[in-house]
Amino acid sequence: MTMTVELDVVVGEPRRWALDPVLSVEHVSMRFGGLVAVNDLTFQAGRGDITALIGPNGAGKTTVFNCITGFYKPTQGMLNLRHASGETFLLERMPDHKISAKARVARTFQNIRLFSGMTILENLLVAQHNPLMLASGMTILGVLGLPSYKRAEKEAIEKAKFWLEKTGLTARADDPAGDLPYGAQRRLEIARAMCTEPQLLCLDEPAAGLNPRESAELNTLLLDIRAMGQTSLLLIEHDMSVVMEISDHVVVLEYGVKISDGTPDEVRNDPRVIAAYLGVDDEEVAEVEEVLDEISEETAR
Ligand SMILES: Nc1ncnc2c1ncn2[C@@H]1O[C@H](COP(=O)(O)OP(=O)(O)OP(=O)(O)O)[C@@H](O)[C@H]1O
Repeated sequence: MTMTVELDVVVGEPRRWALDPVLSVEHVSMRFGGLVAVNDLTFQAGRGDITALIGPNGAGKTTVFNCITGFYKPTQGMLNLRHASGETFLLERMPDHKISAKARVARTFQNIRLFSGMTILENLLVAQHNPLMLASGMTILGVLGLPSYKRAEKEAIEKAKFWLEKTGLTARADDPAGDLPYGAQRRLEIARAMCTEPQLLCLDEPAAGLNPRESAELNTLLLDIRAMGQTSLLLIEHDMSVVMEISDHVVVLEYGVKISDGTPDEVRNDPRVIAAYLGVDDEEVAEVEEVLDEISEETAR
């Protein structure tokens, strides 16, 4: 099996994220009838990196996520997920439940999907259903008496407590998830995904609808997850301040085709990216330009 390794255009050496990719997307295409939503897409997400997938509306970003998480089977191409242990998984050949349980890919959605009637703690415990059921031996007697179940239950509670702390939700642990403000619900979704100890966490527009304070809290949480070193992050995001502030690597799509791929600095100066964004609404262009100006000023200082 040959892999495409991206080279630095200037020095001709492999890009940093190509040296140890957690995810290699190889020539992936996704067609819906006559519409090519993703066209021959190749990129790598580096282990331990925050990789952002950006592009105007309809560029194919969610379709890529759906291919990675098994919701769609790509029409063509390969999606290779490699654990830190070296174990590899061809995601395009796996059903979605195995992609989450075995390949350990977790995901959050554009629209929050919590169990809103359950408490915050319960949401975090339900996420750990798989290891708990295994420890029970899949029997009611196991649930009632097996020491392995008691141990797994204790670990699940410890893990939930850890993520409650990290997301600032400890004081609300017993409240229904649906009672949380929007930004806190977004953090809870991430906490729930992290309770499954993913190798790759895919976040679909995590900053959508957040106010500036909530957006800053989200950045801190995502940088914290990266610093822990166990989980690599892949995010779709329209909020350019989030993308530019926390990403190590940015991949840009337009009409299903990759038009740029590099560090935030490289991508923001790429004329193809600027042109693609000039094709979208004024508000977003102004936002891109504002962020570019801010970063240029900071660099000049
Ligand atoms: N199940 C589907 N059937 C038909 N067309 C689809 C399907 N899913 C996506 N598409 C089309 O594929 C293209 C890419 O859509 P996608 O949702 O992946 O874009 P996106 O970059 O995530 O957009 P946005 O930023 O608006 O969420 C669009 O033209 C969309 O209408």
